[in-house]
Amino acid sequence: MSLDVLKKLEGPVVLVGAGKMGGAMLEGWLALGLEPSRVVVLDPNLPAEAAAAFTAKGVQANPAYDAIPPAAVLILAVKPQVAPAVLSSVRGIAGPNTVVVSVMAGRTIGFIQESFPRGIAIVRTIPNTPAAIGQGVTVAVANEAVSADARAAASGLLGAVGIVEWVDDEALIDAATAVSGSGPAYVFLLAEALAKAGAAAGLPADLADRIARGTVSGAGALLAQSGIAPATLRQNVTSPGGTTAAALAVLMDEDEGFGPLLVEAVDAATKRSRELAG
Ligand SMILES: NC(=O)c1ccc[n+]([C@@H]2O[C@H](COP(=O)([O-])OP(=O)(O)OC[C@H]3O[C@@H](n4cnc5c(N)ncnc54)[C@H](O)[C@@H]3O)[C@@H](O)[C@H]2O)c1
Ligand code: PRO
Repeated sequence: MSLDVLKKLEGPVVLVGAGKMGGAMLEGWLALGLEPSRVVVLDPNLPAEAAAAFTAKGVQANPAYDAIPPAAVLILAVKPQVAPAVLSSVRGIAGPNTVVVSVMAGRTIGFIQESFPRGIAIVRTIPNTPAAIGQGVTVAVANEAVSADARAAASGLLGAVGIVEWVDDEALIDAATAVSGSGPAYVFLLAEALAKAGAAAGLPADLADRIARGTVSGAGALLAQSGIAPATLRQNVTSPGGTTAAALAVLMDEDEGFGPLLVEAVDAATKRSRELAG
């Protein structure tokens, strides 16, 4: 994915909140060749070493708000809980042609719109942390003010750190948050739980950790690289009457297995996303 489309837009790319998610995306953009001098990072909690590292690269870290020209793209990557205060403090960085890109869970286009002039272009997205290694998944929705160029600029930025799926219905973002936004945590939990189960079955704990981690990452890489459906990959591991079949009889139990448990988990996360709308 190229960031060339940003050349059509005037002004800096301003990242508000350089924590785990914003920082991961910024890493991807700089790696893809986004001109550092075009980037402004605003984060009052930026550690001094991080601020110095940005400055050394040519990125502007925490300049005075009134010294920042109207942004080409204004990325909102703060926690949804602090959004009301933060949005009111950064509203002046948006000009009539700014594209506002939010990665905040829960916060709706309607909520974001309240802090900015009417008619501003807003893209609400939900990315995930594998963006840090260019393997993120982002689901995005645009308001009616987003032009083709603005959408391409947002696609370029989001696509720099993984795949982007656009949806037309904003209501889908809550469930997408529960699946791909939070999803990496479920996979990491699987690695943790598998290691614990291995230790409970008698393996030394450090060996159980290493083989569980390798198994989860290897299976993920096979899924990504083979293009084969997950069900087929699962069947390829499962010999009739063998060990996997014995384990899957537990995990695929219709009432208490992984399936109904994940439905419950995704439902809880979807509801929480709706609550975070404020
Ligand atoms: N972490 C994830 O997996 C993930 C995935 C999808 C979406 N998100 C969303 O990304 C957003 C950030 O989450 P995170 O996990 O990166 O959290 P985080 O706490 O790591 O990052 C938030 C950053 O915002 C900064 N901040 C606080 N007040 C600020 C202000 N006034 N101005 C500028 N920056 C300020 C904090 O210092 C911090 O660095 C959240 O809205 C979350 O819903 C996170
Ligand atoms: N992390 C954020 C949360 O837990 C949003 C998705 C992943 O709320």
